[in-house]
Amino acid sequence: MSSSSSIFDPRSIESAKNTVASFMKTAFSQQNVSTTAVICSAVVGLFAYEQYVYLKKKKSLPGPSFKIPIIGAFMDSLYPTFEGYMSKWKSGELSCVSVFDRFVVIASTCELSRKILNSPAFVSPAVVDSMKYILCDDNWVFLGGKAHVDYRRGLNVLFTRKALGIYIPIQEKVYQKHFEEWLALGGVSEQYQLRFRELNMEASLRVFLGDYMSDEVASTISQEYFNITAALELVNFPIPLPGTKVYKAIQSRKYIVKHFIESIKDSRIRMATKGAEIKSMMDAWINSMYEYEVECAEAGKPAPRRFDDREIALTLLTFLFASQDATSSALTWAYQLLADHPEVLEKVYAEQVQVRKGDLKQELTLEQMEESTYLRQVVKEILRLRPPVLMVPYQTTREWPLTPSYTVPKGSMVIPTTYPALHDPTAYPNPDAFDPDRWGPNGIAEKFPKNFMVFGNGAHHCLGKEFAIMHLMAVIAQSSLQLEWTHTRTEKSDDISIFATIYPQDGCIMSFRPKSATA
Ligand code: HEM
Repeated sequence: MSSSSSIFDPRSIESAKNTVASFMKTAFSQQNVSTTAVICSAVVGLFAYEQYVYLKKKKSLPGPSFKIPIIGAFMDSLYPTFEGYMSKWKSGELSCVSVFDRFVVIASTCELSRKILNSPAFVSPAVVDSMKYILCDDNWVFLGGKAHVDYRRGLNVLFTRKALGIYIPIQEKVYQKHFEEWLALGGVSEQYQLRFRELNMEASLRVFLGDYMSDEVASTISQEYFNITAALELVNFPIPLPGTKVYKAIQSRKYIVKHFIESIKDSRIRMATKGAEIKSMMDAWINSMYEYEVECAEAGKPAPRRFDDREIALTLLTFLFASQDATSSALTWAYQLLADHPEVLEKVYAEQVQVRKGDLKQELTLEQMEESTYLRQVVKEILRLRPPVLMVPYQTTREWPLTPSYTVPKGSMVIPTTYPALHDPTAYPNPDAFDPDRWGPNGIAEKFPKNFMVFGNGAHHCLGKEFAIMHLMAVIAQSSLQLEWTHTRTEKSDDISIFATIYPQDGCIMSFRPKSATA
């Protein structure tokens, strides 16, 4: 993609217009005009008109000076590279590209990215057609304005401190199971990226839905979910024909939602018993609905809205959708960075021994995590250095003068980026270094909260932020106490590959052993 800002030339628009006019004139001026000539002229005319529209929207923004007819930069979006993204961000505070009929404006600075995330009067989260097919178009995430705010408020109860405390033992059980599986491999070195993903998926499923589904179904869901991740491109083939990624993702969603609904029905039966133990996010949600209904009945208020099985299933699907890839990516980088920085891992371990007052057999608790200030710094630094979500697509609902020199056309995709703000040397000196101390009392990172856009900003900022941080802290804490791991560094270890989110290109080659008794 070109990064020059001098590409724009108003004469290009004029010449495109002239091309259309001249072709039409030529085609129709001949007496025995053949059908082929008319069709060819019409096609060329349409292509020229497409270029005209593109250049008119592009104006002086850096971006390709020519749009590949019809598909635009579709192939680039099919096989994105981190280097490609970087060159786009470096090309200017705003740059553009066009994919099919979507005109895309990319913001690379912290200021403009925050402006986009905080301007609901001009933008809403981009609803790519494929996402509507996959998540169902009546899903709450597609709500806007007050309806979105109200629905979201109802979900806050699932992420309170009390709720996080309920999830911790569920998580611990899943971690333990996976640690044992890794140790059973007897210290063999292999790619662990997918194993980290499996741990994460099972932790999510068990926290969100409890133990109602069998291990076999949970494992099939984990496999099926690959189809959904694969379809998470910014721009996808527009029609979900059989064989396309979106079609496969829809089939997987159907399987997942069917099993979610079965678990929800079981949870409703169990939670109808007064005093039933809450063992998952879904239990907590159903229980809070029951409690609220009783409260309203007792107060003589009208009965509150009841969320049906499908609504709950689709909401939990969005949690999986929003969390699975981002958290798996963060977990992979966490293991890699800690293996590559043993001095940091040593400090994490020492802190865990301290918060458990030397009793390493203690069960994991939320209080321990809250006391682990250094571990929290480590997690923030992992997320800063390797932000799982690089870009958050929004779309303009009307024409928007985003900067004094550029007005984004209505209906464009407009994309804030997180990476440049998270690697800004003013906020994070030596930004490519892994340095958790920058978040401590001797560092300056906490003085720049606006730069920490890992979880977005504004009305749609990440609902699961605290849960995600707590989960990452808990996995690292338990690993530091029970495991020793070695990272086989390759020339690709620090290179980033993109599969919805970011991963080390070599798949993270590791081996695990039990923590030695002398540690
Ligand atoms: C490291 C892990 C995670 C990262 C980096 C992350 C990042 C993000 C980002 C960048 C957004 C878009 C924010 C915006 O538009 O301003 C978002 C939205 C969201 N996230 Fe997360 N997320 C993570 C984990 C989770 C988890 C674990 C959950 C749920 C359990 C979750 C639930 C959501 C939801 C529901 C939204 C949409 C909120 C809305 O539209 O109102 N995320 N996340």
